[in-house]
Amino acid sequence: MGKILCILYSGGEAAEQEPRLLGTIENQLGLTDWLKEAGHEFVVSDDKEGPDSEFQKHIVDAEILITTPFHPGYLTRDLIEKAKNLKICITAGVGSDHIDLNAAVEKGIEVLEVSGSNVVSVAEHVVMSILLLVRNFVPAHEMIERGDWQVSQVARNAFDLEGKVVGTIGAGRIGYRVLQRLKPFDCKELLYYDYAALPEKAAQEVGCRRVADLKDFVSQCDVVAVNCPLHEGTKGLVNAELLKHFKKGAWLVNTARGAICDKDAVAAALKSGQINGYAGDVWNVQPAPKDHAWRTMKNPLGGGNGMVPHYSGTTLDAQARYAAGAKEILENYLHDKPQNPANVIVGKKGYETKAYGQRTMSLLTPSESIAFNGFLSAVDFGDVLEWSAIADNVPLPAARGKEALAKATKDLMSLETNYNTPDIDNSHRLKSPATANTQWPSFPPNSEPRRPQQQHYTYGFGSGRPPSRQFYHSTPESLLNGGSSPQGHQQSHNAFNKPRSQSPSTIGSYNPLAPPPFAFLSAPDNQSQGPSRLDFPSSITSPTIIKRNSSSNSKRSLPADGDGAGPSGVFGQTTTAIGNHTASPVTVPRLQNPVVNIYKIKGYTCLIFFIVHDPYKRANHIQSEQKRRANIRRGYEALCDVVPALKEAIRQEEESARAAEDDKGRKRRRRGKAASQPEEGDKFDGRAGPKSENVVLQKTIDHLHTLLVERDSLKSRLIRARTALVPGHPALSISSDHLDERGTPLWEREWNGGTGWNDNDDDADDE
Ligand SMILES: NC(=O)C1=CN([C@@H]2O[C@H](COP(=O)(O)OP(=O)(O)OC[C@H]3O[C@@H](n4cnc5c(N)ncnc54)[C@H](O)[C@@H]3O)[C@@H](O)[C@H]2O)C=CC1
Repeated sequence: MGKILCILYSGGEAAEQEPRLLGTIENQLGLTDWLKEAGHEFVVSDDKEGPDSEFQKHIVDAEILITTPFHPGYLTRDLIEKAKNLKICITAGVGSDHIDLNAAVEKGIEVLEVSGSNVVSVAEHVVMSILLLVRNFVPAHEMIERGDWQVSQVARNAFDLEGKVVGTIGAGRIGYRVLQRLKPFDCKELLYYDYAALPEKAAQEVGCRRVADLKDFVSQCDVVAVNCPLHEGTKGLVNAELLKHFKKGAWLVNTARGAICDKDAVAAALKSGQINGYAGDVWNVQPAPKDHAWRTMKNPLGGGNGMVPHYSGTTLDAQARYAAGAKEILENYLHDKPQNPANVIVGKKGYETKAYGQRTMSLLTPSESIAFNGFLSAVDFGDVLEWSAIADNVPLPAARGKEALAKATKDLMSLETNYNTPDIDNSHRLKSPATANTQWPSFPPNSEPRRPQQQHYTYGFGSGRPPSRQFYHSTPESLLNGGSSPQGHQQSHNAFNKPRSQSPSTIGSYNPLAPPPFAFLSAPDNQSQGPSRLDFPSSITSPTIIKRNSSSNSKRSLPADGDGAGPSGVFGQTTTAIGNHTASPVTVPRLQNPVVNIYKIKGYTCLIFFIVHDPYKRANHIQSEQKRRANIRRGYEALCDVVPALKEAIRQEEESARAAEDDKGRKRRRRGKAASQPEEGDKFDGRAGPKSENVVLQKTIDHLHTLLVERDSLKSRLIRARTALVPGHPALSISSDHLDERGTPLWEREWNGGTGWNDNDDDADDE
């Protein structure tokens, strides 16, 4: 029977007196009798550092390793290489970052932890730490121990938690429980930053809001709690740069892992007062050296330190749970029974959790990874190549990469407002599927196109007559897009010629959402008359704004609910909503505060008056929303350029959304309703969505570029390394499986954007 090696901390006298201290070498997780009876060799030790330690001595032939995050036996890649018999690592507790997980994946070593066993214990500790920092508890207690009594000394830096913004980085089991426990404190807002969104219901229950950008997130928080695992993506996450974005005087609590926060940057930020406090129980090295800066660091008022040894997740209650959980995992392993999936970090085929980093997108295809890894392991590179540089290149089926991209896109777009203009943003939906993929997507795919409530506008300066030909009606957007592009032109044209009273079925043919600014085209000097609409230059790409004059009244406010045809502060009188422009009365606006943009277009000076009254304000707002959405579309365009697979995945989503929509339309018609009739409660809403969307997009694009650059650099380093080998070196022989049809090694091919070089090849690897 294989050897079981168990690394725990020494409990000393306390463990002898308290048998419930199960996570100690004295009480051995309560496993000793059971394992010995079954005839297993069970080695328990706290001696874990250095090549002569019990840990390093026994790991070479151990089959099972049991460790605890409270006294971590660091299982590095080197040790994994030496551990030829190792099959499974069990973490008695939560957090397996002390194991090189990527190396474990490569070697097919399973890693399991007792998920959930101490999450309540930690969540309670987090809330306590937040309170003790915000209320300045530690200096107050120290004052009492010293025999002093000077209330003002501690009250000067004591606050209430009520009314503060608290956020968690990571909203998993612990992070969510922290939010739950904070709810009764009536914080101003509860926020979270996590690449996995909480289920809507869970978020609603605690009333928390997700912030997609980390800097944006920390800049909104009075208190930041770190509750994500340590992995390549979180190591040093809270560093000097991020700390600059914290609110001055914010509090930071970290019970996740010490290395997520940069030791020196935190100490400096506390010293300078950039943060007012730091509390936690986790350290970048454990046990922490006596001179570790976090032991004694203070804010400028001599407080703000809530550090304790790593014990938040090892209360006696927690120890009972993780000891029982470790035994269960061991039992399952020994009796070949299935494991609880929630406990599996690395399974037989690789990562089974996303909590330790999003690894679904691989830089290399599976066959490339195999070839690459095979090559690297056959060559002693020394420091020519660092493994950490390819840490993300975990072989995973290409198909999962595509799904992940499509999902990521949907997630991004789920930040969208639920507003779509029927004839602009959904224009591609009106086209045939064959042409649909030339348009950029508007997710969420299942959202219905929104029909606006009927809008009423006045056209012309109150004459009630159709504008003369000197007045060219267009939206600024259509001007920017070329003015006479088929769509823009059509809209403008229709806007003039359609009767104002639009039946729902004709709403889509003009754009009531883009209110007409009034544009006056002056003739160029050599022309006596301005151009007619038909003469309007057709090849304008982007007008030059030569002067912009906007008054304070042009400030956009949120549109009120309802149709917006109410009294206008700018007009001073009620503008009557009109059903037919030739017959209805129109109030002449007092143009004391118009917004005037002057464009120079192909030699014509074009004055565009934006007249701001309620419907216009509302429509103005909608225009800004349209621009925002256009930006998003441009972002997607760029993103899809980099990742063709994403474009394809989105196209498929769009198609099925369109099919679902058609189906819905048919059903509605069968029920006797007009197809374009708005659904009950399908209210028009032009409010702008989160500003962070573009930032997220940009970051995604940047990230992809970085990945590609990294891949190229790896490739060239690999090629260089290969040329350094003597001919005939085993690492130079490449199995024919790893050559493409032209005989090129798979890793030397151009990246194809995740679409799969050769489906058959990748599929075979995916099996
Ligand atoms: N101090 C202590 O005694 C203990 C500390 N811990 C630490 O707390 C961590 C979290 O534990 P659980 O909540 O149970 O884990 P979990 O797996 O339930 O949740 C982790 C969450 O962090 C998120 N996450 C991962 N990387 C992220 C990133 N780069 N940015 C934002 N979010 C990210 C994941 O998506 C997930 O929602 C553990 O990994 C461990 O390091 C856990 C137990 C005890």
